[in-house]
Amino acid sequence: VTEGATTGYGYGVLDDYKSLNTYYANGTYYLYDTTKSMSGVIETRTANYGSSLPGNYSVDSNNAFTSTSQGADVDAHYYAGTVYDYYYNTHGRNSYDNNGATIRSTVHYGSNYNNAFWNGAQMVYGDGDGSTFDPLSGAQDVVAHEITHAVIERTAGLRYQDQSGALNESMADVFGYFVEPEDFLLGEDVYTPNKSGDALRSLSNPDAYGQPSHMNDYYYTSSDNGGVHTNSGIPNKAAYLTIQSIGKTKAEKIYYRALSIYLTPTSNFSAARSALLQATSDLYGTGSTYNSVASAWSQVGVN
Ligand SMILES: CC(C)[C@H](Cc1cn(Cc2ccc(C(=O)O)cc2)nn1)C(=O)N[C@@H](CCCCN)C(=O)O
Ligand SMILES: [Ca+2]
Ligand SMILES: [Zn+2]
Repeated sequence: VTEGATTGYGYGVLDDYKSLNTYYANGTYYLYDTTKSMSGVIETRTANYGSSLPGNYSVDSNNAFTSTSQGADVDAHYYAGTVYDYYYNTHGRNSYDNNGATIRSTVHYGSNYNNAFWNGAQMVYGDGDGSTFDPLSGAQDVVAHEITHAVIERTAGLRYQDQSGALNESMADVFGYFVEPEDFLLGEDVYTPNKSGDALRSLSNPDAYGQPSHMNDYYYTSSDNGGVHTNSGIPNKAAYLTIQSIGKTKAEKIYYRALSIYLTPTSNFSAARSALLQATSDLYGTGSTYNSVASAWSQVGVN
């Protein structure tokens, strides 16, 4: 009876077939991916509708994770793998700590819980109530958003308050786009399953979802850590304008360099503009690309 890495399969939240990197031991298959050679592992667990973390490993008796309730587990595991691959293949980063840290996710957290979050040590996904959200790991851009919070903690450490907090949120949304560049929406695959065409947030049109896209409309509030999920619309719009003018390939290199080298815990929007311009200068000089980045931030009222 051998134990070791195996390849299983399952159906995700949207009933889509996915091949899975699993692990076999003592008659049980685990959502435990040891194939990321440079990394520790990617492991997926279930809270079994409770709130104690990290919960038990997601397991299956025959390596076929095909039951409806396993969809959230399948997608959390698969998408964590794709996000690991994005950061390693595109930016040479080996997991969120750049040192092969285990990427741990727990699904089926709480009852009908309409949210997902990084708790400082792992990702946590609710199942949604089936009306506002489907199980939240079903969206690749959501998984990328949460893992990027972990990357931010290990790089710029943007303080989760006011402008640095809105930048934290924006970076998580922007890398959600870089990982899943099919649209400029966030969470569309799991938000309001009975309604198509909507999303949680939009990088191209923050205002469509109640977010400002210009400094003139900055939302001063004490809630949500100073409106971090609202004011992120301003840097999100700047990112959209940047991507539209210089393309994704250059933009993601500029954003990763700014995040990993120049941004600090107390960086505000103006400091972000400077960090991105410095990164642009490092990589592409001070020609048209540089002017495009400067213009994007001017258009959202940040100089
Ligand atoms: C990533 C994204 C899918 C997720 C979306 C989200 C979910 N919620 C709660 C929520 C719940 C219900 C509705 C509704 O329309 O009825 C809208 C929002 N607010 N934001 C989100 O943005 N979560 C926060 C969780 C932050 C927790 C505090 N640090 C984050 O990761 O930044
Ligand atoms: Ca999306
Ligand atoms: Zn967030």
